[in-house]
Amino acid sequence: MDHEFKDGLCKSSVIASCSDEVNDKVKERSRDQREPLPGEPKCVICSRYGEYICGETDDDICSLECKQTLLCRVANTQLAVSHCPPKRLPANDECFYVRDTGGQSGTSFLSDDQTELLRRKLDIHVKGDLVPGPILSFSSCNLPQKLVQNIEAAGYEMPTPVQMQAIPAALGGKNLLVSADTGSGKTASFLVPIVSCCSHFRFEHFTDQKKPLAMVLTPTRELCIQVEEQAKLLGKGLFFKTALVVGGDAMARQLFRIQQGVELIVGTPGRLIDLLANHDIELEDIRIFVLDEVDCMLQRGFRDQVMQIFRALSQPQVLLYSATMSQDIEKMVSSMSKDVAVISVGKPNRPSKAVKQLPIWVESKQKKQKLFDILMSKQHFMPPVVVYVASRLGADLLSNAITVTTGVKALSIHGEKSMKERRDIMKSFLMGEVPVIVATGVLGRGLDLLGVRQIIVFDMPNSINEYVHQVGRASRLGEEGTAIVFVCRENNNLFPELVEILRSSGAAIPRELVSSRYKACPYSIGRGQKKRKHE
Ligand SMILES: Nc1ncnc2c1ncn2[C@@H]1O[C@H](COP(=O)(O)OP(=O)(O)OP(=O)(O)O)[C@@H](O)[C@H]1O
Repeated sequence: MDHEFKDGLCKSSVIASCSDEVNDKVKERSRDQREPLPGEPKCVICSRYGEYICGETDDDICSLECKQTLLCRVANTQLAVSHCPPKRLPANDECFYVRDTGGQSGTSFLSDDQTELLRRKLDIHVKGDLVPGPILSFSSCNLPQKLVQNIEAAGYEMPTPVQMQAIPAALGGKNLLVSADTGSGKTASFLVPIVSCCSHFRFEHFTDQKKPLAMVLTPTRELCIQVEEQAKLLGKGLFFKTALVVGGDAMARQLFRIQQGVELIVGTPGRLIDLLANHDIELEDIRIFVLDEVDCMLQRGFRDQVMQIFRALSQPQVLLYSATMSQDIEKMVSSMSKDVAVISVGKPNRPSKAVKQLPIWVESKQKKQKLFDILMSKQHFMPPVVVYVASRLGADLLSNAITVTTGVKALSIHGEKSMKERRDIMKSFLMGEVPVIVATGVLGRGLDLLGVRQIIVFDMPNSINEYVHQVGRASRLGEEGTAIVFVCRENNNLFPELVEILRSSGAAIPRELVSSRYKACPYSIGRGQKKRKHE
């Protein structure tokens, strides 16, 4: 007979040898457990040595932590499937999801066929087991009442398709890899579950010592600021505080804020590593870990830092997001978690259909003049406009040249400017005081540039995925926008992918792009395509 422990765990019979101490302290954390030897049981949650059997489910489990995760998942599945009223779950398992049966919220329980139909209609694709069906309203998944009010106050009447599918899946404890168009509402689809989970947890486990419960990493300071602002709006009036951890702001202040007790940390990997290396920050309670722009975050440059941070955490739920996915991303993600459900809305790696792409063939030397012509044309200039260039120096020079030559006020924004300068410039741009911003890739991803409906790609970026993100800045939630794109022979290594994208969007294709004269040799890197270091 297996030995009973007081925590509802039994020593696994496979390994309960006579020499085992019955009173061994049960392992608290998954990270305290060793890897299994061949033939030994594996934990159903984290695949470490399954030293114990969960009393409630009979599954092999490595620690109390994974037992709680297991019970949370089982409870979520049962609740979602049987639509029972919410039950008290074991301590620590507050991140649960209950799909309501209609009535109050006006939504109805969907059969499998209805779920399939709805997913097909909304172009939602799901890979993975036990992913709950889409929700039709924010009020149908047992969110705190105050959070539902905050969502309404933000003007979100209906969830967008990615929110319909990703919110219930994340609330159900699933690890997710999510892709959906630029501007389709991905940010709220991870923030709503975070706010809900954190505030439930704090409500149930009131303590003075508040260690962070969730972490969101993004590649740029601007994006972190935006995500944190949105998180604050959604968490207003709840047990929910945030800390922003980005370069350029005083570290002492960021540290102080975390020490005061926060639920969510939003940061860039570099600054977070600095903070962790020099200060004692307790991350063991982090239960949700989000990588926004995951394809960028797992590329060389960020990957080691991201993985270093991830390893400091204790088996959190992972939520990974982007509008673009690279081929090896699923493989890389599997090194973070074995059990990841994949959700995609529409086709990944395609620019938002709402943005009209206007590619123009312009030789390098004529690009400046062409830009000035556009900015001086009443017909073609639709401020506010973001112009994307390849380098910091290029951004400074071009913004000066625009102001001097056209009389249109332009400022540059890039990674070399201080945080304060970047904030001030963004503010005057968004307030309408500056109609043109010349930016490097720091403004290319994730930013919600309210009011921007025109972007000009002056220098094609290094990869087609970055192009998709830049073009995406011209539209939010399907509103129409325009992307004027300068292409020249130096970009010829991108021509095949660009032509495919333009063709699938129904855009006109300059004949030079398909001419054999400008065909790229497979390994050539055009002059304008040198690896950029200085964004
Ligand atoms: N349900 C909703 N109803 C109305 N507006 C929404 C809803 N969800 C999000 N929004 C708004 O839509 C805009 C785009 O959302 P968001 O920035 O999250 O897009 P995204 O998918 O993350 O884009 P990107 O890939 O460019 O980062 C934001 O202004 C956001 O406030």
